[in-house]
Amino acid sequence: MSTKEQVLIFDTTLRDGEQSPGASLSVQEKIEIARQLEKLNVDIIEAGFPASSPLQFEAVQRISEESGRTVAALSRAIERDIDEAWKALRSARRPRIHTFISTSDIHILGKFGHERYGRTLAEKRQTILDMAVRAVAYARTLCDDIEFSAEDAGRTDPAYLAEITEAVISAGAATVNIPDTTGYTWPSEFGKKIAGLRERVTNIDDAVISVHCHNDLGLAVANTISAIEHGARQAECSMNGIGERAGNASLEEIVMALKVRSDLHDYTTGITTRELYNTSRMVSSLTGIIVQPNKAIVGDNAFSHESGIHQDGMLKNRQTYEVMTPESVGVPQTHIVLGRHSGKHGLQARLDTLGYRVAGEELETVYQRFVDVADKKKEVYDDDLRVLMGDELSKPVEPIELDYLHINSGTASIPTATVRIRIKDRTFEESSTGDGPVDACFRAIERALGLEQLLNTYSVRSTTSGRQALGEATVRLKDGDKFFTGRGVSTDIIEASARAYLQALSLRENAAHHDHNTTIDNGI
Ligand SMILES: CC(=O)SCCNC(=O)CCNC(=O)[C@H](O)C(C)(C)COP(=O)(O)OP(=O)(O)OC[C@H]1O[C@@H](n2cnc3c(N)ncnc32)[C@H](O)[C@@H]1OP(=O)(O)O
Ligand SMILES: CC(C)C(=O)C(=O)O
Repeated sequence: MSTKEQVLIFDTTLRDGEQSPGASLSVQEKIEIARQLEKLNVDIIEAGFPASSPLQFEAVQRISEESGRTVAALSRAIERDIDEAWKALRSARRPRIHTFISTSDIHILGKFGHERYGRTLAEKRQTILDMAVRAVAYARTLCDDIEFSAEDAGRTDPAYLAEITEAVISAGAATVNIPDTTGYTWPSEFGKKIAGLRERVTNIDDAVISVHCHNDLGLAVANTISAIEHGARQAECSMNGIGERAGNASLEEIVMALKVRSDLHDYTTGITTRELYNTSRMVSSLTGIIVQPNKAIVGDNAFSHESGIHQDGMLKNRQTYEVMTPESVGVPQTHIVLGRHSGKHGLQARLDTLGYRVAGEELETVYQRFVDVADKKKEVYDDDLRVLMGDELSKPVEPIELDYLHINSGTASIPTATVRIRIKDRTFEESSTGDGPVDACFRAIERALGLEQLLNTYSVRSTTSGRQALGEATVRLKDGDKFFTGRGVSTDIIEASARAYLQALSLRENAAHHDHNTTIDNGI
């Protein structure tokens, strides 16, 4: 049996997360996410702020009706909001009213400037404290589980924060939330704040200490972890870290930081970590907020390795560059990204899985072609490799190679091509105009090699996806009753066309040289 202490995960994706600009969700979308949060096994789902709109009300009501979790609803420290929250929550198996009010002087003076809150700061502080206590006591008459949040606690005077915390616990709050609303604190400072409350608040053991950290300085997760180390036992967070401004502490990061470094502490969460990736994707697609590729745990690159040295290490032992397995968070597999930083080990391993066994000199040759492609493309996909291998396998023995190609083309100029062609150690250079850049290029090749026009058919297609896709050109030459088909591949379709033409010419030369007939129409 685990002796570790449970840290409750309070998910606020549907409330604070939805406060992200542009993230509005429909009722049905909120219900979908709530279902996924159940699978993830969060302890508390904050479903919304019922007093803020009929949609929010309905979403909280519908989630309350079907969820087996604790469902929380937010309300200001006023009876009307609390009533709305309760009406929306009342069918929940485990309802929680979450009421809040600001406690920092900046907020008190800035937001409650009206004289009805008092004339001096001291009077206003007292009014706020009274409102907090009244709100908690009132909510407690409706619901057994009350959470109180001291908004902007991160910037609140510690003595006043302790006073209000003690008062709301006495009034019936079972959870006291200490938000770093503006993401202002440092981890050591925030940890001390929590420790300070445990020292000053005499009834602190009657409530769970919660924290709710924002990410304005990128410290939300660090602050949450520090607070847990100093006594917090509920972490408020959101999937993908979405929320007001720079967002909330990210659920997946808190959970995995605790799990991966369990050697450092005695806390645990109930989260089914294999559901993290699915949940992240669902939240991203329904809110329309994309997950940055380098986002920890759930970003596209979180388990991707591009550089040769890393790929080599990973192929030998995954632990060299991964502190957790992708499977543990529901990511299907580690992704070895083939690109300009990849080395031969990574390329060889991928070719192997695609069914191409290459080694030694052949690997060197393929690797050089791969590097050429990788220099032009951000990522070399499996399809690119298949095309490249096909290109390599049908390479003639004595190739006529493209050394240099320059194209001048545009809406207001006559297409002109200059080519330099290498055959063994001889080079041939020529220029030509044409009806289009491909025509100019083919004419320049014919001039350089002193050939008549042999072109029978020509086609070009994209073989992989995206703007940097590889283009594959196919050129068929007719020489008497023989056909020679060449293929060329490049991110530049003119270059692909030139390569295809030269390959077809090479095959023709080879055939003439060795009297081989194998290159006669191969049916491509
Ligand atoms: C840190 C947080 O994330 S807090 C939660 C933020 N979430 C939201 O704001 C949800 C969406 N909000 C809304 O739909 C609306 O703002 C409503 C329905 C809540 C209120 O709308 P309105 O009545 O038009 O008020 P408005 O939003 O303009 O101003 C807020 C009022 O609430 C007061 N107020 C703010 N927080 C609290 C609080 N915790 N307790 C009591 N009163 C509060 C403000 O002082 C202001 O009152 P005033 O009109 O007397 O100056
Ligand atoms: C209402 C509270 C918990 C909040 O969202 C904040 O302070 O950021």
